[in-house]
Amino acid sequence: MSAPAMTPTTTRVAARGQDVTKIYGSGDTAVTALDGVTVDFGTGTFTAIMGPSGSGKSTLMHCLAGLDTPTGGRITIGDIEMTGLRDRDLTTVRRDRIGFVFQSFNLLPTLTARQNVLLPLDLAGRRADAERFGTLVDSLGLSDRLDHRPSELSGGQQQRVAIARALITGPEVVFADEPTGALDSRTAATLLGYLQHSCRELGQTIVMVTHDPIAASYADRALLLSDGRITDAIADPDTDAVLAAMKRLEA
Ligand SMILES: Nc1ncnc2c1ncn2[C@@H]1O[C@H](COP(=O)(O)OP(=O)(O)OP(=O)(O)O)[C@@H](O)[C@H]1O
Repeated sequence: MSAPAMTPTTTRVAARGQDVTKIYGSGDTAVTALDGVTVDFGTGTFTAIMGPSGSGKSTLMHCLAGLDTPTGGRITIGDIEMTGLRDRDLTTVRRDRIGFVFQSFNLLPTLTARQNVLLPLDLAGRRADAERFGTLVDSLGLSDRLDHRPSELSGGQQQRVAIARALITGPEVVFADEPTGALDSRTAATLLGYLQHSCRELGQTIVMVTHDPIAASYADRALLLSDGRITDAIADPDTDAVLAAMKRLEA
């Protein structure tokens, strides 16, 4: 059932999946991880992707972000058709158009916070816009931590560095995989509030995979996956609505 997911709140679409399938393996051992997913992510929207373990959340995110290749269907990021791109071009799209935030932060341990934030621009041979950099690190409360290495930062600070790194290129879309999974609830709330702010005030598009109904309540929309299909979509989700939808799925 793909219709409920087609509710873009803006006219522009930052990321789109059309009838996306992903089958791992073949023959008797084939696993259908995605079974014809059609979904739009409007520019400036914040979507939470939820569902039971094994329902296809990570696979969907990886296919949308060009980290995995779908078996069938089409993916577009902004105006770029990802389907059929060569590896080198996919790498460029990921570097320039997509931001990533992972549960385990994935910062480079030998680089300072400043160098980690600037890494995507360095890799692209682009110079940082000083004003954008300053505004970003200020708003994330990182200005006095920029010369520290990840091991000298708290988990919340490391994740804020990772968010700055994801946003520094002005990406079309940020994909966040359980971004608060390794953080205490207070730190998580601050980070989710920041993601929500970047979406509402700065027009950033965010797609977040999460198991946590509280985290999902910061999003504009929660999509529920079950057996590789989108089976429910909740607009302006609150924690209770998400919990109820998850219970319905388990039943
Ligand atoms: N590389 C792979 N090879 C074979 N099967 C895979 C592979 N990756 C995922 N799968 C299968 O595809 C299905 C969807 O997996 P996926 O990791 O996308 O689920 P998920 O919803 O993200 O789960 P979780 O919440 O546990 O992380 C599962 O049945 C999983 O076993």
